[in-house]
Amino acid sequence: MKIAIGSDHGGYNLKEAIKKHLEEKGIEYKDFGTNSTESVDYPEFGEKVAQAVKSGEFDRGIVCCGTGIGISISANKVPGIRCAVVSDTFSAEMSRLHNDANILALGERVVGKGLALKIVDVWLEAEFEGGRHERRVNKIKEIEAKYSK
Ligand SMILES: O=C[C@H](O)[C@H](O)[C@H](O)COP(=O)(O)O
Repeated sequence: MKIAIGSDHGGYNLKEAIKKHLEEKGIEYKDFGTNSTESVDYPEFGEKVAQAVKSGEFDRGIVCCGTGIGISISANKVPGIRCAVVSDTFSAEMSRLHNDANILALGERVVGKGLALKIVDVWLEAEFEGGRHERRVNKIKEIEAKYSK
């Protein structure tokens, strides 16, 4: 599995911790920045990771900002992206099982490092269940197509 990862300054330290965690697990990733805690604008990095996932070069994405909210909103503007902001392991699993989320957003100012890494593990392992959930995800895609004209 190849992961695209990115953050703003508010999520930089969590991004670095997640990178180390992925390395320890032998999971391939590419870091789309930012590269320090110097103040930047999260939409730039949300879009970069979303584009990388949409292109098909990466299987999934992980984005971090202060709350996870701004960068997830940004990523979700890219057609085909289903980015879920998650602060607990149950939601992390369900975002995959039911929503087929292809990007995970985390808030460094919201969750501690230990919980964040557990969320990453759960999210990476869970697979979309399909079935009735596929019908609903297809309806999300229809909404997207309707407003992309
Ligand atoms: O949703 C937005 C994120 O939480 C940002 O990381 C946050 O707004 C950045 O705030 P500041 O510029 O005060 O560090």
